[in-house]
Amino acid sequence: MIKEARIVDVEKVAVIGSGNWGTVIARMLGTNVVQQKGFDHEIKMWVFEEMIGERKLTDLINEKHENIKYLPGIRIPDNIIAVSDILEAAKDATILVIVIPHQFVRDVCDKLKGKIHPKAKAITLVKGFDTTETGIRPISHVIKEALKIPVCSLSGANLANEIAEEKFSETTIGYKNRQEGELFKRLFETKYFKVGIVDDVLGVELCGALKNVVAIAAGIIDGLKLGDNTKAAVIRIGLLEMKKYIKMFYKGIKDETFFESCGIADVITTCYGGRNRKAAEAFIITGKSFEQLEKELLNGQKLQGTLTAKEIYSVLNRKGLEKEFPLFTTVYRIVFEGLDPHNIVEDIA
Ligand SMILES: NC(=O)c1ccc[n+]([C@@H]2O[C@H](COP(=O)([O-])OP(=O)(O)OC[C@H]3O[C@@H](n4cnc5c(N)ncnc54)[C@H](O)[C@@H]3O)[C@@H](O)[C@H]2O)c1
Ligand SMILES: O=P(O)(O)OC[C@H](O)CO
Repeated sequence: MIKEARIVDVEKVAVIGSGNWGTVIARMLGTNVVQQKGFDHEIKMWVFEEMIGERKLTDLINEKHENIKYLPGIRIPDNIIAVSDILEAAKDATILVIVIPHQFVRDVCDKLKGKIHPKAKAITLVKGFDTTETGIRPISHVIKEALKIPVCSLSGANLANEIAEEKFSETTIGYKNRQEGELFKRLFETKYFKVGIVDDVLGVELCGALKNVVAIAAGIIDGLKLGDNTKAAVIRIGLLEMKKYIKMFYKGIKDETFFESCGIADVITTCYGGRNRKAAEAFIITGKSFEQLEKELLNGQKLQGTLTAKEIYSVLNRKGLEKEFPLFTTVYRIVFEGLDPHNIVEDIA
């Protein structure tokens, strides 16, 4: 059991991930560590290496101070150093900011196992679950078990591109140890990114995972041109199913968490402006597969909602709970079993 906060005099941050959100986060933290006391000024950002034409993405980021693939047109501070070797990125870091698509977390943790700073602590910004042969696990549990360190969570109504343009938003940090929650608030908060902290690591992260299924439902509604009232119904019912699922399977979840940015606010923003919504709308309009649409619409960015819908459905199906979660079940059936999308209204009404 990890109890004491692992605060050190000077915290060194590593950002593990450099996609759309990962790059925006690195940009914000790069500015904050210079302005706040108690942080080393250099941040390493781990990049899953890829070639852009003849050049490595890592070299391009360090040369141009811009991630031209995942966040084009936005300057990243000079103190963000892109690194393709994950052990080099994490070496000496006392704070690991984990911000990668959920399907890659276990592999990344396996690589870091036994190779991190003894005082390291982590915060997960990942929205999704880990899948094993026996079921699904929260990402914070995967990190904690693999690395034996305390893990906080951050999730909220946070469309990365809007935050890159410094438009105001709120977010929520879930902590177990308040000192760590306060440390992370200091690290992440800016004038345009307001952080609320709650004593509920799992509630915060699981809202972020499940809202992606509701976003797929919202995209289906948009694709069918059913209008805003129907979408509002999907948002309301989706939030209730999120709450019911989380409270049914996890202990100690606080009701108030669902009214923080990570709850209601994220469901709303994701159902209007997110990638999952956009892909689901295109799925209805074009009839193309989600794999195809991910490639065509997202330029390397990853959808999280379809995988999560499948993972959640496998739990509901195993436990005979489909009827208690009509929205989650219908989303799965439309996406994976070819159910007529119009059933979405019939099934939740
Ligand atoms: N983009 C947003 O607006 C946003 C906002 C909040 C939370 N999130 C969440 O943050 C997490 C990360 O999303 P993102 O937007 O930064 O990423 P992204 O979807 O923009 O990019 C995908 C990333 O995955 C990397 N990748 C590809 N194959 C990989 C592999 N085998 N191993 C490791 N990495 C690999 C790519 O290099 C790229 O950096 C997700 O869980 C997402 O739901 C995203
Ligand atoms: O673009 P999406 O659908 O992955 O959603 C992005 C964020 O999670 C919204 O808060």
